[in-house]
Amino acid sequence: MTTSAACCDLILFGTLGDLARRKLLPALYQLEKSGLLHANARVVGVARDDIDTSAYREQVLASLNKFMTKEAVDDEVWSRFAEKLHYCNVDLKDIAAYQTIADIVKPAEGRTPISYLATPPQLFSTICDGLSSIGLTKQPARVVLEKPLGEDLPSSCAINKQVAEYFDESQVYRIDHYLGKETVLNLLALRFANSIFSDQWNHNTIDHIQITAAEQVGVEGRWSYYDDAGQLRDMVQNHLLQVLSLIAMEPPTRLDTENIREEKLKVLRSLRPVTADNVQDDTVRGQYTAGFVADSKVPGYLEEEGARKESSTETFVALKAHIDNWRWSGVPFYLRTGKRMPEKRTEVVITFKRQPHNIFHESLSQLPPNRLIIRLQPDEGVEIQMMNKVPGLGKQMQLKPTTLDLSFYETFENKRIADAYERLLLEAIQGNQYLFVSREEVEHAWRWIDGIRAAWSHLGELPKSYQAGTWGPVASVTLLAQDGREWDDDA
Ligand SMILES: NC(=O)C1=CN([C@@H]2O[C@H](COP(=O)(O)OP(=O)(O)OC[C@H]3O[C@@H](n4cnc5c(N)ncnc54)[C@H](OP(=O)(O)O)[C@@H]3O)[C@@H](O)[C@H]2O)C=CC1
Ligand SMILES: O=C1O[C@H](COP(=O)(O)O)[C@@H](O)[C@H](O)[C@H]1O
Repeated sequence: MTTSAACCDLILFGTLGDLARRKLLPALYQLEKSGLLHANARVVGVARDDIDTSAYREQVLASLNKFMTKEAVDDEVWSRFAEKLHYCNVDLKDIAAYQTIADIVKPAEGRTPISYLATPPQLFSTICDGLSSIGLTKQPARVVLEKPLGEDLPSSCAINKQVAEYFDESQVYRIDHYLGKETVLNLLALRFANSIFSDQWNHNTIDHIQITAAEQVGVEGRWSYYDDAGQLRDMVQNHLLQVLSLIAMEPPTRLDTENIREEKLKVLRSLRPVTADNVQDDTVRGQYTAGFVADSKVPGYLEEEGARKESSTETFVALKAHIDNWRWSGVPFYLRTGKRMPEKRTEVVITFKRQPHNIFHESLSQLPPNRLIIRLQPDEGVEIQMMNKVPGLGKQMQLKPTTLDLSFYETFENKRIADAYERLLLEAIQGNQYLFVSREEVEHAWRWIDGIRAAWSHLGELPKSYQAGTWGPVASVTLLAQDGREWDDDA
């Protein structure tokens, strides 16, 4: 999809913030290194600090040195990149101050203005107003919105409505960084480029699907943001539902924005609502207490820096989701995500139905099911678990579960796996919306999440405790055990 560089002025609002320094500026540097930024493209950083472009460049270099942990900054690449960096000191609430941006960004010069809003969402409407005052909302201008897009359906609709007063939907790029991950995109290749999978991808052959996004980190100094959000809104509403949509959607007619979005949306529309009737059976909430992660002692959620004494916010969620359509009838999707888990692991596990009859071994009443494991991070790859005959001459055939393991690092030697933000920035620069989330998708996802939150509130229970360094509360095991299944916890 991405071929040559397009010329743009990338206006980076919140350029001195954590996201910009840690992710966005290193990603732009990598694009420069790969020759994917147009020679005349510019990055116009906007923030409140009273500094000039030269001091800004020094700050960007310091951020690259700090956050690019896998490689050193290359002098030649840096000098090309530095030339592209410009700084505007603007208080975003002062509409007259936007003129400083207009003094640099002049669409008539042939660069597409792309405003990346890496600021708190409360500022989005004001920034759009400011951009409008200097003519930077008119086609072909684009706007990139960071998450969180609201905290529930009404607030999300309000943000989308405010932005829509200035930008047409075709100009809006809503980020979900999971859609920029190499392995998340590989889900499309795996499903639609391999008939052994595409022909079996339904309720006839699949028993159930698990999606796990386990993190070792806690709340990383963001207690107060996180306590307002919780794991359901921070991870499930966006990342897990996007992965679920890609796994469950019908084949799009073409690999383009309209068709992919349409198919993902149908999945979100088909999610069975969680209500007071099924919330107890189909969901589990947890909150971590002190424990050990990777051999280090870590505090409990309520002992983290900035924590209050009490909180009913969940740091772990496990859910049984049902997609009420023809393809997935009777196939549960188990979703699980949490902070302070034993390891960082994001994976999708497809468990196929068992063989109806075992002709091999009298003592083994049932053969284990085949499983397809798609490892999204950190050890990217695809694994197929299957039965094989153990070599030997014995009278009885002996079978053993074996694994066909395709590690991306080994298979695609020397191929650097680009960070999600590199891909997303590039796609936004090229004007490709297919890896960005539509307004309708965001709103349907919120509708489902709001239902779960309302049912939790009706239930009135506190999250169950789990010790940091474990796979969540025992109830998470029960969620599957009650269906005669278990989580894929093999390392
Ligand atoms: N950090 C992360 O990893 C992630 C962040 N996000 C989202 O991205 C957004 C930014 O996050 P993050 O970088 O962590 O936040 P920070 O608080 O670190 O940065 C916010 C930036 O916005 C600027 N800002 C705030 N108010 C104004 C104003 N009135 N005028 C000018 N600039 C202003 C701040 O400038 P100043 O320094 O002057 O205050 C700062 O540069 C948030 O919505 C967050 O939820 C999403 C995913 C991950
Ligand atoms: O959006 C978010 O994602 C991160 C997890 O991202 P990953 O790429 O490391 O899997 C999560 O830690 C954070 O709380 C959330 O806001």
